[in-house]
Amino acid sequence: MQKNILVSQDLSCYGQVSLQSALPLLSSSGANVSVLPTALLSTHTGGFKDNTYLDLTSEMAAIVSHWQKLDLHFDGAYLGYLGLSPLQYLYKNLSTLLKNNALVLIDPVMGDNGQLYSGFDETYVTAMKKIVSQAQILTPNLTEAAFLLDEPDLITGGIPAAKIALDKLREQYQIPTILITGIALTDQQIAVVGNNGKQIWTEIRPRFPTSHFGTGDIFAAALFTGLMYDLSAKKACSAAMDLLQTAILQRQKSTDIDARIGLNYSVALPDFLNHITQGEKHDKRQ
Ligand SMILES: Nc1ncnc2c1ncn2[C@@H]1O[C@H](COP(=O)(O)OP(=O)(O)O)[C@@H](O)[C@H]1O
Ligand SMILES: Cc1ncc(COP(=O)(O)O)c(C=O)c1O
Repeated sequence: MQKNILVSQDLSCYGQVSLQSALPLLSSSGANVSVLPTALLSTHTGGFKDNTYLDLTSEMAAIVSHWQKLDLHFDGAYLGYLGLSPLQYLYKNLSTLLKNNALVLIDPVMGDNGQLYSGFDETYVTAMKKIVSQAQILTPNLTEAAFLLDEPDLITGGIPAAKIALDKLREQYQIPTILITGIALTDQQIAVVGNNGKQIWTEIRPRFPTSHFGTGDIFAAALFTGLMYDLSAKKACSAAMDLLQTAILQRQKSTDIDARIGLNYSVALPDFLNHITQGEKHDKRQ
């Protein structure tokens, strides 16, 4: 049956991150996707300077109030970049939009490389700490994990630090499944470390020597798509990492593109959709 899913994050009009990259990916999987935009920006906040920013919290409340009259409820929700007052709004109201047993994925987008993104501060981290307990799946990078735990030393600790962070996050926030993304290893590899119940697993891929805006958004959207097809978190993670490998490889071939633009994953989409639908058949046979 077609899944009814909700995506709540910003719309950055230029630069291909957040809703711009999540929406085509999720819709191409065949789900019925609804969006609750948190903010409207001229560009993402990472390098264009002087971006506009329109907070949409009051419009979110109006949209949700209409949806409540329509008695709309979702099978799954994916929350990405939010902003402070949309985050506070969702903290209070997200549960009213969900069916029983709905799958909630929260990507606690707030920083990278040891720093919070422009516009975020300690107040934002505190608010994020409150909402993450509503997730069944959390996808921080190591910086975000360290901020959620108030443990800055974890940021540079690689896989051992990620494993410690996984255990602590699970215990502190009672989140069943956590995937820590983008862990750079010394030998030109990149890893995601995740857990299934108490077992910890690692997925490793070659690491390209470039970094790109919105990789976390694509990863979370692809992971969520795989989960909506009933893949295990590890298999959905593997499919998401493969999608990013192909998209980054494609970008390496096009040297004339502004580096601030997020990735175009269209070339990787057919394989990704094949992978997750075949994986679904396989998982269901097991
Ligand atoms: N340079 C890279 N080479 C290969 N894969 C990458 C690279 N950068 C990101 N990825 C892939 O994208 C995923 C998400 O990237 P990450 O940097 O953790 O996101 P963000 O910091 O934007 O939340 C990584 O786990 C990895 O699979
Ligand atoms: C407004 C906005 N949304 C989304 C993102 C994407 O974050 P990530 O690279 O963690 O996926 C950014 C990053 O700069 C951003 O500024």
